[in-house]
Amino acid sequence: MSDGYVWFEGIPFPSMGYKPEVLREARESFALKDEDVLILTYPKSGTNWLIEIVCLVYSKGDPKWIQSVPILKRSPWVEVEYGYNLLKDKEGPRLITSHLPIQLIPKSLFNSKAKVIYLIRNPRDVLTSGYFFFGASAFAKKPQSMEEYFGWFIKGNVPYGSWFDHTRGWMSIRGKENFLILSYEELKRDTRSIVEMISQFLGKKLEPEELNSVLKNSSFQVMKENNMSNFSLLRGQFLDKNGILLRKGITGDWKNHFTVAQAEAFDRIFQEKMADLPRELFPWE
Ligand SMILES: Nc1ncnc2c1ncn2[C@@H]1O[C@H](COP(=O)(O)O)[C@@H](OP(=O)(O)O)[C@H]1O
Ligand SMILES: CCc1ccc(OS(=O)(=O)O)cc1
Repeated sequence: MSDGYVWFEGIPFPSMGYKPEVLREARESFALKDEDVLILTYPKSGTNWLIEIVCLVYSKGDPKWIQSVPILKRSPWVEVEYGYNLLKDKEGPRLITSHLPIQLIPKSLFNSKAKVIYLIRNPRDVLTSGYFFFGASAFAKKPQSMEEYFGWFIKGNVPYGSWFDHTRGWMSIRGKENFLILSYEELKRDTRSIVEMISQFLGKKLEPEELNSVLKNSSFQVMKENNMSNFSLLRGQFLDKNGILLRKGITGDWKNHFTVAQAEAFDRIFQEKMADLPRELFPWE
């Protein structure tokens, strides 16, 4: 289909960097190891923030790694051709990123003890973040207006498909021992406690000064200025010159962009699609 997406198993993927044969091979043949860590999100949920934190936890707060190696190499996306090729022959414990829905994740995950960190975000802010990001990127179809993107998002006609289906899929395995669920909202509200929770989950105890360094070096402002982490290396090919990853970094920005009618429609749809899941899984207003 030439509608700006690469389609695989009914899910639209960005048109650059993705191939059905890589997506198939990743699902069927990619072998997760018990010592791997998988960072799992729906796009625009704070993926790169979580990667930065995990990298800094692994380096005990030392910023040398995050300042010298591009984020896409530190924790490659398993479903992207570039990331898949980096990961498949890599020795030792790997940091792996994915936005895949549960039905497309490498099957080996379910027979491994790999640790999974799943980060969710208020879908209204995910939508808003995606509107600005995809509007200035060559990854996927560019929306002409918020109204247009709102319609696409509700229908799941955006990169990686429906937020509602994606979230329901991953939430179905909540409670598994190697599966940590976090939210962008809690991470913003109490970054220190959540980073401590992450380091404990990964079995990497941090000294107080190491923790302080993780917090400082993964802060919005420091990440925004770090060319290894801010996607500036993607400008020209994947991102327009005004394309920006670290845009506002706040919760509730959707209130500045949704009309009253959109906010009400979103509430109705959220209710319809997610009401049977426990409310505490979604810790936003
Ligand atoms: N250190 C940080 N602190 C807070 N938010 C961050 C952050 N790094 C990235 N983000 C936010 O995460 C979103 C991008 O998500 P992803 O990494 O999944 O693509 C952007 O949201 P906004 O567009 O709302 O600002 C970006 O600003
Ligand atoms: C090429 C790495 C990459 C970057 C961003 C991606 O997803 S999205 O833009 O957040 O949908 C996917 C892969």
